[in-house]
Amino acid sequence: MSSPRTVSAQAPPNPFVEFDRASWSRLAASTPLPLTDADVAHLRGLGDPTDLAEVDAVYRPLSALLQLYAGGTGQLHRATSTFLGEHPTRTPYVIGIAGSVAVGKSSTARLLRELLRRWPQTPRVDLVTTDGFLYPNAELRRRGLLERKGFPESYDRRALLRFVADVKGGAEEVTAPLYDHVTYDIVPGRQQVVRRPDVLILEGLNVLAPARATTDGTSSLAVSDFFDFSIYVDARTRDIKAWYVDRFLRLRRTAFAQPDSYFRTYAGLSDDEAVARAESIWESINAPNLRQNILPTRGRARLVLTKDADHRMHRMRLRKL
Ligand SMILES: Nc1ncnc2c1ncn2[C@@H]1O[C@H](COP(=O)(O)OP(=O)(O)O)[C@@H](O)[C@H]1O
Ligand SMILES: CC(C)(COP(=O)(O)O)[C@@H](O)C(=O)NCCC(=O)O
Repeated sequence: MSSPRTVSAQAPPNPFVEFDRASWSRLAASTPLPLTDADVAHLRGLGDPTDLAEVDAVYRPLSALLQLYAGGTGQLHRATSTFLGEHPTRTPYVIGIAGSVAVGKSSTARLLRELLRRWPQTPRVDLVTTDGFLYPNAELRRRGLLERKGFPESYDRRALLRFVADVKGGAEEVTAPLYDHVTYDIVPGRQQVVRRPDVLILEGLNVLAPARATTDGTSSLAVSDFFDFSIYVDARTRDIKAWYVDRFLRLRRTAFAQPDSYFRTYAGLSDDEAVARAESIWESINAPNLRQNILPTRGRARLVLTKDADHRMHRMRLRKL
């Protein structure tokens, strides 16, 4: 008889399969890449050196995988409708993109949107960022949360959950509030309208946050319960901090210099003063949020993309279990 081995003595199964850049890139060698250098230059974020080689190596396989998954999810949805005796209706395929402030979520989201739009099965792709669901500054001030912008409690989580549930539920028209990075506040009276797209990409720091416990001990739904796929954009914290500081320095000459900028007093800072200011915002707000709230959600993503110090993605971990 073999000696009994308790389950708890074994290492937990690793649900991820891991690829380096070269092996990931080979997975979709025959998939076309419908973007040009000019498209990529137009889509990349401030200080982000993403080029066509990066898109070819990383995003081409990813868009091929997503097409397969979206097709499979559509079939599953139709099977469920048949089982329930209902007329099948199309619902958007929802992709969540999570990661730290300044890690480059927006570039990833914009590149994916353009790639997916160029596939015949998913021509209508909408991109929504969760910053629109931050409470306005006046409300954050009232709640004592102005220094905690980006922490889970700085968002109207109920409104965000309702938004995603409505989109996934196939509602004809759903609206999201809009945030402006220049004024550093919600734009009063302006909204983004989502009308049953083929794909919705929802990008934000906390999109993989688990459901909150309710007062009676049960747990409510989480935004990620409505995701069909999710991506966590990862990098070393010290690299992300360097990108944050670098972006802050660049913004002095552009966004901060605008007359309506919340940060206009920063436009006149010397390099040393600007570095000190950026480091202080990073250490007091963005680093604790990354450590306490964002990094702990990494293992909940279906795909973790890890960047080098130069923004190149070098490791891909895909959930297979
Ligand atoms: N203070 C700011 N002023 C103007 N634009 C900003 C400011 N902070 C961030 N942005 C821009 O907002 C977008 C989202 O930034 P962020 O939330 O840090 O996510 P990420 O860098 O991961 O995409 C980026 O395109 C960034 O360049
Ligand atoms: C607006 C943000 C909270 C990001 O929001 P998201 O779209 O990820 O929900 C972030 O970019 C931010 O402004 N953080 C506050 C600290 C700072 O100024 O860097």
